[in-house]
Amino acid sequence: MAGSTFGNHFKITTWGESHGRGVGVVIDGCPAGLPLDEKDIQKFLDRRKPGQSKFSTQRKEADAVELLSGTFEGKTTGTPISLMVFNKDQHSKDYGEIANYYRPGHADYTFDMKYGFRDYRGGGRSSGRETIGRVAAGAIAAKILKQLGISFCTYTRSIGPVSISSSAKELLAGDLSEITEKILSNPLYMPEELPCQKAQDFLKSCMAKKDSAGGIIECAITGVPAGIGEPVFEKLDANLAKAVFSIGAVKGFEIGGGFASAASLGSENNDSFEQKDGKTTTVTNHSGGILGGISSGMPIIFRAAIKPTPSIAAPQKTITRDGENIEISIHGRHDPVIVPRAVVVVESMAALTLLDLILEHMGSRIESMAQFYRTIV
Ligand SMILES: Cc1cc2nc3c(=O)[nH]c(=O)nc-3n(C[C@H](O)[C@H](O)[C@H](O)COP(=O)(O)O)c2cc1C
Ligand SMILES: C=C(O[C@@H]1CC(C(=O)O)=C[C@@H](OP(=O)(O)O)[C@H]1O)C(=O)O
Repeated sequence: MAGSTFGNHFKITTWGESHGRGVGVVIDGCPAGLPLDEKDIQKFLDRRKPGQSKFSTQRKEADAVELLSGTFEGKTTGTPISLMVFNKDQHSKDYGEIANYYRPGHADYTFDMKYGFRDYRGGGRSSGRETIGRVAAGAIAAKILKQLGISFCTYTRSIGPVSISSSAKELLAGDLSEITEKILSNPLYMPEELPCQKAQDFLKSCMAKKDSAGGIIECAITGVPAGIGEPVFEKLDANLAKAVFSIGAVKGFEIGGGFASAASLGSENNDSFEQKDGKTTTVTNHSGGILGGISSGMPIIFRAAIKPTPSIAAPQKTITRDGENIEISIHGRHDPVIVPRAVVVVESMAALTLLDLILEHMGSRIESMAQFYRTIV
């Protein structure tokens, strides 16, 4: 199976299946000298792990990470870092029937058409569990970016019809550590209390009908200087879109004004430049912090639309592998909503994308290359 590797400089390869022995990631290209232990990675994995609330899959997994290589005396060595999590609570029996039919909305049919043979247990390689490797690697990327002064604020913007009212700009105007605390203090990772309560009521009503819900995740990145991203095939926005779209269940990606900008006028949509306190900024940020594929120095703000979980217990029509029309009700422990657990997955993919392009950027000017070279010779 090709296509399990992401990134050019900070390169990750995820591996493993939902009901196999385990899942993990190999990271090649992490600079030496970064203090790193399992706790740094576990903090991120705990935001993704199953069973966090009644609004997540009830599969009981601690998702305890094991750091197998790439560090010595608590620091990275510059060699490949290998991280793994053993699967502990597979109920493969739940997938006995699924082996013979195609779940609407999941990857069963397309995987079968492509390979003709698949590990159907728990969605196999197409499981949300594959994202463990991304989050483990994302924790390391985010730690490096934090040292460079780059921070992430990622949260649930909406669940079904229930949305928070503040814009990303309004949220960023507050105290970032207070907002982060608020986001982490509720099961939906929403930054506002009232919509969070309403969304929980909405989810309860979906669950009572054996149905599922979707929603929108928003990510705001601050502290990124102007100049990151390449002008043509390695644009920062294009790479973010690919990174986020590679997560299962993502059905839309928007940056800045996004789809709404199509209905606005140039005079409304352009972000006027302004010199303020000796710094170049823009009055508005409809571009979402990226122009021509290159960061502008303004906050990078993007959104991902997540579809409702495909595996639902409500009756649905489908076909068997032999082409017989049947009606099904899917059993097993599925997420009634994917959004809250995917928040840290989106943040991780953004961190990986940004770090990869920062490493690329380091070779873009002869003066800075020469300056760096003089420090090592
Ligand atoms: C964190 C996470 C958890 C997920 N949980 C479930 C789940 O419990 N049940 C399910 O059917 N799909 C779940 N999915 C979605 C499927 O993995 C996804 O819909 C499937 O791979 C098909 O891909 P597509 O939706 O991108 O077409 C999850 C995805 C993610 C990222
Ligand atoms: C276990 C996780 O989520 C799983 C993602 C998933 C899917 O089809 O994507 C289906 C379910 O798998 P299973 O039926 O094996 O429990 C979820 O529980 C996880 O993300 O760690």
